[in-house]
Amino acid sequence: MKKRIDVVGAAILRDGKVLCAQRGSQGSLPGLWEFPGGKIEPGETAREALVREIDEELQCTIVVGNEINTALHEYDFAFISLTTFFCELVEGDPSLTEHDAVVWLSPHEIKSLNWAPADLPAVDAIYEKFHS
Ligand SMILES: Nc1nc2c([nH]c(=O)n2[C@H]2C[C@H](O)[C@@H](COP(=O)(O)OP(=O)(O)OP(=O)(O)O)O2)c(=O)[nH]1
Repeated sequence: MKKRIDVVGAAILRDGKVLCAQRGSQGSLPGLWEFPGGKIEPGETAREALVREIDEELQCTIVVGNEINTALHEYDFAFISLTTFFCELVEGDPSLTEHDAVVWLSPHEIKSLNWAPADLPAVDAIYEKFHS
């Protein structure tokens, strides 16, 4: 049976913009855009996992705010359950360690990127929340 992977993603807001990150050209979903984050490890809450992942990947500290949604998506390699949260930066500027690029986009621009399929419900929710 296909494995199920629980993943968390951070929609980091700063000055009205959302941080979007491009996956590297190696590994799964190459070159697609995502919310930085990763797999929840045993014994961690979703929020703890997100703080850890952002510290590791972007080398900055966040506070995790409201949950946006959880979306279940079937890829050819696994079922991904992706839970996204609004977050704010407390310290540091995002560094590129695993991603090929990061961009700050306003919510009305974010649909222009080529997102990982599991992210589309969260992208829509962010777009709708800030769309007037
Ligand atoms: N971090 C993150 N992962 C996402 C998002 N959307 C989405 O489909 N994923 C997928 C990609 C990965 O298969 C998995 C997250 O694992 P990970 O962040 O540890 O990524 P990884 O590249 O190290 O994983 P992998 O190559 O071992 O599959 O969830 C997202 O917005 N953020």
